[in-house]
Amino acid sequence: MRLHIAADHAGFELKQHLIQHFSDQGHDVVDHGAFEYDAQDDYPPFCISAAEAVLEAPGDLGIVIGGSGNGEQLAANRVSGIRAALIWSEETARLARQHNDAQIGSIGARMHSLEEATAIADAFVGEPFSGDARHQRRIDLMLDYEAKA
Ligand SMILES: O=C(CO)[C@H](O)[C@H](O)COP(=O)(O)O
Repeated sequence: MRLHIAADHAGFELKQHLIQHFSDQGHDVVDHGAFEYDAQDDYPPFCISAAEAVLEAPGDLGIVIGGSGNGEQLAANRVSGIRAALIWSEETARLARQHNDAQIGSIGARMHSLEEATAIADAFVGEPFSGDARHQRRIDLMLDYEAKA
């Protein structure tokens, strides 16, 4: 699978770890920055770049990372058609895929150990959308709204 990953300074260490982790698993990992640690950098451009790339390639997934994951989720969700979910446990990561068909998971690197965050990312990437009609219906309602906007 192709994975798009982005982080600001707060998520930089986790991003570098996950790039290696997912590459070792055979995934094609695309790094959308930050490309070096800069304590003053800003997360929106990195997250929007990852979200645009995911939108262009249905089937790809993305992971955006910051300190809390909140702003990173918000930034990715600015891209129309993207469903980015804050994933803060293995269960919420699985549900984001099963129920919401979220193409992007957002992780707060300051909220978890490296091991916990890796398990959350693994749970997200490894889970398919259930395809259940009730979940698709709810997603379609959001897509309808976006199409009208
Ligand atoms: O989580 C984030 C946004 O939701 C950012 O990573 C966080 O706000 C960065 O904080 P600081 O500039 O104080 O290191």
